[in-house]
Amino acid sequence: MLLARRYGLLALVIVLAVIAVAPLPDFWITQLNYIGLYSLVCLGLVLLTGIAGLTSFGQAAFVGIGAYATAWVTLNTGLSPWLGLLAGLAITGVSALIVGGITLRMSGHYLPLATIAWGLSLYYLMSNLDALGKYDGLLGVPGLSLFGMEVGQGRGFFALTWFIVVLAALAVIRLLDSRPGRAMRALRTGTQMAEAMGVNTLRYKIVIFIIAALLASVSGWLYAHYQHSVNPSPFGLKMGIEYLFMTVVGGVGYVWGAITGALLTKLLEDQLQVLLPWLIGTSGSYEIIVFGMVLVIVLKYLPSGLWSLVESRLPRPPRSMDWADAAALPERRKPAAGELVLDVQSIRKEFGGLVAVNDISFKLHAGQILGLIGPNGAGKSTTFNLVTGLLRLTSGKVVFCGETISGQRSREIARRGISRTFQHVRMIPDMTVLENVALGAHLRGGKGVVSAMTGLNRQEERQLMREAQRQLERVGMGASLHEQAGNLAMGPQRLMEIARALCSDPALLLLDEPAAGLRHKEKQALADVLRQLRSEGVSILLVEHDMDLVMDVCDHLVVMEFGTHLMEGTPAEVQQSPAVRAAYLGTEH
Ligand SMILES: Nc1ncnc2c1ncn2[C@@H]1O[C@H](COP(=O)(O)OP(=O)(O)OP(=O)(O)O)[C@@H](O)[C@H]1O
Repeated sequence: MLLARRYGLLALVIVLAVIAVAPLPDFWITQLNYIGLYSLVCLGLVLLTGIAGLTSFGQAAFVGIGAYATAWVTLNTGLSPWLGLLAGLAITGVSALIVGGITLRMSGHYLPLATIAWGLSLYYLMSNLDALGKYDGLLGVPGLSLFGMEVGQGRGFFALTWFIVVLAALAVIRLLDSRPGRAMRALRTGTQMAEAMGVNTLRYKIVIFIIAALLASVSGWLYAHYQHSVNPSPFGLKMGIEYLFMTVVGGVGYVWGAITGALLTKLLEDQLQVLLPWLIGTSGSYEIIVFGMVLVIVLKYLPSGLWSLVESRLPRPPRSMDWADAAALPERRKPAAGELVLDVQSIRKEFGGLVAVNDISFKLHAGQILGLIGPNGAGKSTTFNLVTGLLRLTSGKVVFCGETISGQRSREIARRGISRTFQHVRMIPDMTVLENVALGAHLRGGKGVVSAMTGLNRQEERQLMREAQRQLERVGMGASLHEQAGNLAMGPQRLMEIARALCSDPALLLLDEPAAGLRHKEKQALADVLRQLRSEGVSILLVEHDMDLVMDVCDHLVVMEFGTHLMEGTPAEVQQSPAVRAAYLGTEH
């Protein structure tokens, strides 16, 4: 089974090479050519929908841009189709940048609606422009040739198309297993965690959108030269929905799901077009009805698509650990023990009429564990989120290492050296523990999408992995590097989050209820880790309900009640305070 995963791609290439020379009827070569064209669009949808969680019904419009651009260029200027490809990619890239820049800020159902709107607009634009031949389109588009060889038809086109599909699939696989890829995979879980790790989530959404559009555009370029003509009908909303259908049925979260979906949909469509009229006794587009039912059944019983069946049966080989001799990542200068790290000055947060945080002030010094405690609803998490930039202050000021950080975005605050964990663990469940933790080092790397796709990021990847391993060992999780994060128990999940936060080399670590949901033994392990981190000079702000843990590890406590500062002092002082006891017991004081 391991062999199947390792050599699966090689097997696919061999199968494709055999098909290219085998005496297969032309009908099948034509079918496979279309499957290749669809696969390219679906591959983009895997990135867009499966990885980033952005649903698009508008991909067919980008196929249209690629097709019309090359048709217009080759017919009107007589230039080579390869220049037509460049023109198509340029126009697609610019339009995706504009459309994506506007629509990707939307969330929920607004984004899919926006993709329908732009799909329709581009379709009607193609259908109404005189220069593009209106509904008749453009005829007489030349075939493709490469180094003097005709590759515009049959097996030549098959070889070219599938060469591009395999290359694109490889590039996407490499991308997903890289610094930018991890950032992209974090998008599906929402933007808060990724932003807290320093990821510019909007930028990555736009980049993914452009990549998906470019893949669709290449498909359109191939299509125009294969068909020798273009007209608007294959680029409308119906086809946009079909591309999404293929990808979801194949497995929208998997690169090979794109090809599986395109293959099965095309084959099923052909078979049904023959079978259904024979069964029903009358002709019509009945296959659409069957497709609808298939989609509902797949969504109900196999929501991750058909490829997930294969995926669950193939064990993932552990990543080969080739980073032992990689150079250590540079570290930031940390404040010396006792230096003022965090100065919270009269911060206030109002939610409508409710004052959740009422002019709270406190200071945290380097090498200290400061506990922020108080009964439920006291305003601890809100204070935490004000410091990390997740919430905007109503008034007040937060100064970190001498610089005012209030008003900044959470990724800018992360860049300055504050890292955090979340009250409810935020992780990418289908990535390994090591990969999840490597996301924490996002800001310590710089390689982007092109380096990742072309494999020019090896050196940096080795450094990031080495750092992730080091931080996992630091919190006692060195034995779980290759485990899937989603399979971890709550205790290790929380330690993994701490390792991810440490991976950013923070000057201040903020932990939001790290003991919530932990068993006794796991709490002890957590306390050991926190004490060890303090002994290494790490400064920590801890929001926690578990009084045993708080009293055990904190140097200083700030107690809140109803958004106000009730008292502060050492754990012993706080324990003896009647006011604190009354606040927890809910009596007057
Ligand atoms: N986004 C929000 N909109 C409106 N009210 C909010 C919001 N977030 C928090 N609150 C309110 O602010 C108050 C403080 O909440 P917060 O979550 O900060 O308390 P907490 O001390 O962290 O409580 P817990 O220990 O239960 O997590 C509560 O009354 C809560 O209902």
